[in-house]
Amino acid sequence: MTGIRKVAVIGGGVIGGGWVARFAQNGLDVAVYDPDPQAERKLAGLMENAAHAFAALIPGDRPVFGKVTFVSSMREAVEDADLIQESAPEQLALKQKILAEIDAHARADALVASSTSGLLPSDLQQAMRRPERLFVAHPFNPVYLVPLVELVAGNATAPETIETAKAFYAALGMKPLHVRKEIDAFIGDRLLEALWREALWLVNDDVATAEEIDDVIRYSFGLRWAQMGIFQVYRIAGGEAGMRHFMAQFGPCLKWPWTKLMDVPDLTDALVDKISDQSDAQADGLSIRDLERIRDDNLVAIMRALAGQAGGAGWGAGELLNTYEASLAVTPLPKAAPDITRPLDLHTATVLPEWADYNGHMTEYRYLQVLGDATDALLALIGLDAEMLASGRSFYTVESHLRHLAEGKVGDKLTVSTQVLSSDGKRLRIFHTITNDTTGDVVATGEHMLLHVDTTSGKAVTAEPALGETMAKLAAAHAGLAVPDAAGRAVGQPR
Ligand SMILES: NC(=O)C1=CN([C@@H]2O[C@H](COP(=O)(O)OP(=O)(O)OC[C@H]3O[C@@H](n4cnc5c(N)ncnc54)[C@H](O)[C@@H]3O)[C@@H](O)[C@H]2O)C=CC1
Ligand SMILES: C[N+](C)(C)CC(=O)CC(=O)[O-]
Repeated sequence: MTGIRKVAVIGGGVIGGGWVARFAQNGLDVAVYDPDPQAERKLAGLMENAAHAFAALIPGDRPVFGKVTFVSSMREAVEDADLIQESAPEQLALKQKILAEIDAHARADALVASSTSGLLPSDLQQAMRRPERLFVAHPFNPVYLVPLVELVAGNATAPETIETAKAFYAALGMKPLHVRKEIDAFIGDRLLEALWREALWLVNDDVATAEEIDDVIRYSFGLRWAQMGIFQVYRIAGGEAGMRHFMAQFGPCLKWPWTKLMDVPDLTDALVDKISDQSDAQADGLSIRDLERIRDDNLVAIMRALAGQAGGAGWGAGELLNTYEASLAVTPLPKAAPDITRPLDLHTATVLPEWADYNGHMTEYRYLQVLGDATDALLALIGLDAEMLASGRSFYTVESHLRHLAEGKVGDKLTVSTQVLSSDGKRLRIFHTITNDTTGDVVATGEHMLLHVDTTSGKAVTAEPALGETMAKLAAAHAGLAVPDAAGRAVGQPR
């Protein structure tokens, strides 16, 4: 816990605005100062897109939005803040002036972060009376979705400043990376600039258009980089001999004239016009806000897909997303033993964006996933655990009848209610009803036959006495309940 509840953002443009969204969606109150009279209007547009993206990224419980207030002076913004995120234009003298003013008005214990893309924190903190609280927190656009934040200390930065910063940004769902050596442009922009320089040369030299270069990226290595970095990707590219072979084969090429290395093309009016015109043609009439939406929806889809990888544990940015989502989940109240005389509400789910199909609704196999998870919850209740599995006993589902009754829309919260129809110590016949929590509509039902099995022989067996008694007790408790109309129904076609 960092105790940071109130933040100030100085400069509410592309990056400052992104920070406002990231902070507010994590429940922090934000004061914003920006001298541009249009800043509040521009921020409103950005916040609308950010809210749309965050709802899709975190379909489950989200924190209550923090309060965002535009103020008319830097002093007003910072005097009450626990942390100040400076996001003003990338000019050293301007930033030094702003940081000195922040320093003069902020509380002595407040932390000060700069969003600079590449200026050195040792230079930024020169005019500050309390330079030990200044650090760089360099984000990536859009700040409200992309998780990495590079943390860089200057000569005068206190080590505990960086430690608090790490905890603070991690709690916002970000991946703080402490850049241990203070270098210009840090790590991300050093890499990006190398690529950007080459792209500028390729347009300058009429080798390719802006669109063709973007196609090279998005149809090839851009896809790889969302999930593995350059070293891991190239390790695999080395075949079974891995990185050593890769370096032996492609190492010499580094000395060939493949790249323009450090040269930068002159940004003449002609080159700027050429790139801007090509970029306009590529946008094909879409506004920046339209493009932001498309980019954000794609980023959410990628991160959610990565969250489902590695057997559900998630991979890369997806694993981070899972950790963040779990940290947001309301701590469940200690569960009372369920009332087994009624159908059992043992499983809930939220319809995730990646569950939707081309009709925009929960796709058919996700219904079965929800029902399967509810079956697992029932089996856990009656005693299927790691010990039973290790002893070679389990349950297999041998027959299912699923009825799709209503559309599950992204964000819908579902509850599964489970009724035991019968049990003979070997077989367990159950009936699930999935209900939409908001509308009360029954979304689907599932009837399933499960067999208790010896997993070594793969044969159905009678349950051990304790398990058999639990199954019988549950079946007896539900015997008095009305049997659902759909139970035992076959798939029919009215004539
Ligand atoms: N745009 C990007 O992709 C990224 C930018 N950054 C860094 O974030 C910082 C801000 O960049 P952007 O948001 O892109 O620029 P921007 O031009 O979109 O926003 C800068 C904002 O600062 C305001 N401003 C100007 N003078 C000010 C003052 N004296 N006090 C307070 N606010 C003032 C402007 O009105 C403007 O709204 C820079 O340091 C930049 O290097 C970091 C990561 C990515
Ligand atoms: C172009 N840029 C240097 C401002 C880029 C960044 O700093 C990071 C990003 O979001 O690409």
